[in-house]
Amino acid sequence: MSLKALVWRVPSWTVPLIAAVAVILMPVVGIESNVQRQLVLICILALIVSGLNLSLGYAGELALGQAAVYAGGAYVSGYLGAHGHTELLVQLAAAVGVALLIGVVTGIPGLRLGHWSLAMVSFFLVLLVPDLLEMFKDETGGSFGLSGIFPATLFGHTLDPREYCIAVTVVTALWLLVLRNLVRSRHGTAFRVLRESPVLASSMGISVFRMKFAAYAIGAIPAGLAGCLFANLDHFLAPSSFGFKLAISILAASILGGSASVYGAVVGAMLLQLGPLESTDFQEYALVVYGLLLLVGGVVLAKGIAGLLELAGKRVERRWFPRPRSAPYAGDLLDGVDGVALDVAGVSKTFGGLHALSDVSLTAAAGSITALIGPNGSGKTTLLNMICGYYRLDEGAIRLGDGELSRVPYKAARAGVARTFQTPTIPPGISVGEAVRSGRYTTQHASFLSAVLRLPSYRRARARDLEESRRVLALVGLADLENEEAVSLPLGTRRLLEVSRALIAKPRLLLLDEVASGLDEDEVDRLAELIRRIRDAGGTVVLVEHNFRLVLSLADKIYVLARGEILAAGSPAEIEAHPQVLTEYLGVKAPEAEQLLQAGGVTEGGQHE
Ligand SMILES: Nc1ncnc2c1ncn2[C@@H]1O[C@H](COP(=O)(O)OP(=O)(O)OP(=O)(O)O)[C@@H](O)[C@H]1O
Repeated sequence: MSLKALVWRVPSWTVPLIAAVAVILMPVVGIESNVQRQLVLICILALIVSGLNLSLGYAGELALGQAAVYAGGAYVSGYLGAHGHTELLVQLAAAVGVALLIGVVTGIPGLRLGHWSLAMVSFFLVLLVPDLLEMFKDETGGSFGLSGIFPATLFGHTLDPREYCIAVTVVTALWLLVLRNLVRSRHGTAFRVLRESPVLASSMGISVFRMKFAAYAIGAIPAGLAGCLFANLDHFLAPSSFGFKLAISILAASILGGSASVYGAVVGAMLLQLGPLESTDFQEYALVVYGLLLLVGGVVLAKGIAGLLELAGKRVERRWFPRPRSAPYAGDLLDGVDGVALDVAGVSKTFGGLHALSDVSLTAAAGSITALIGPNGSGKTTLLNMICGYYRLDEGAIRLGDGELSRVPYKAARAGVARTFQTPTIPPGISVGEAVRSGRYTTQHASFLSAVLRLPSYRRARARDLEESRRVLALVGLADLENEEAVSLPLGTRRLLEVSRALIAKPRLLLLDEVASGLDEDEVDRLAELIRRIRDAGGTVVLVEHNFRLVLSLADKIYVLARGEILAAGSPAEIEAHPQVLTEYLGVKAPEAEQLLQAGGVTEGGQHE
């Protein structure tokens, strides 16, 4: 076997495992006590930053409350330690409990209110820490700090500083393993989808609130662990350790290290802990420097240092170790394309005083292509959004098959509605295969725990994801691009990728929103062929399109919208010969329309000859 093939047989966790063992061995073989202390502090900071990375870097929610959760974990452990409950495992469990409690209590209102609320709620939480500690000064020591914390024990054995350092590195390594398994699973891709676009996430059946809440609550866990480990380091806790400066330094470490990366948390923590900022000369300027680091990091190092390392790694991979391609898919490419009828009955929608849709009715039969055309602003996208559940109905009803479609977007998606977007929406940092597989996220359940522990239920879902992505990529003709970075593909390929992401969910209704715009002639032909195959296999396709020639060649039935009303409906031949369509939609003056109809000429894009 060649070296290149051998490289891909080595499990991807080998390198981090070797690094973790090396770090854990450092205190085992013996290092100076000040180096031990630095190592513990790096681990503690890396833990806190890793939590922020999950909520900010992966799920896209700025939550600044890690410092407060850290304080919660520290004071609970410190209180236990000062009252003789020194068992480290018990303290860690208590700290995780408190972290989750704080995560839940602040996460629910913060996320429910939306927009910047979580950032604000979590920020105020940090400002509240000194007051809360003062309020409970009998337990926390208030502004004097909490002293008298007994050294931690493990199964009754009191840990000396060297053993404690080993314990801290083991806890950190285990947590980073948990996080790695989570973000490298289908849940990690779903978090990235959410970060890229909540609208996209809900169109794939993902509950935006639940997913963001999960990221925030899980992200609180390592901050709680870090608090516990910190409380047992100096056996003393002072409120000044948990203030605004810490919150900013966590953010700076996350941005600099790379927020969309597990290892970025370690890199960021090392930079901040070992850099000159921790020296006493720099302490008074630390806040200013952290602020500058945030600005510079945000602008120059968009993906942080871990992002740069990843880029270099990918270059080496592409140049020297190209990933072997999967075997061609041998099964039925159109498996599961079973559409059901869509029935839109008397739907109206106003935005303020604007009638975007007035009493619109249409049906789309299974095994047919139904096109929706109309001038800009006529209400096409609004109608698609109504079907997907993004807007409430002012009047009317929308049914899919036998049931009324939910007005909650992720529920409508789970009922079988899949769509593409006018501008392809694809998260950065994932491959074509991962982007396509994200479309199956809610069609097969595998819990967070099963992903973290790589349980059989997770492995089954993963195997099925891989199989299905090979199927749809072969169907749309992108099988060779499975391992390419999705976001950097040309527009035409990204559009096909969106179609495959919609198809992998085995939709009962496929909505294609201006899927041909920006494509060259060859790409349009390939796309048309694909849409026909989906229709012929029994799919229900609704096509919103400006390319009139494509619509005429593809559609079984065409609806023309103008100013929010159905202007005409019929077969392509009927629509092509409809004088009002020519005048309203194609902008032809009435006398010319008569001549044009007699000459029989309409060209692509709705221009008349
Ligand atoms: N969320 C919204 N709030 C207010 N007005 C809206 C909203 N969405 C759409 N509209 C308005 O409703 C009308 C229909 O818009 P819509 O985007 O559905 O048209 P369209 O036919 O899809 O146009 P295009 O072909 O340019 O995409 C427009 O006047 C638009 O400004």
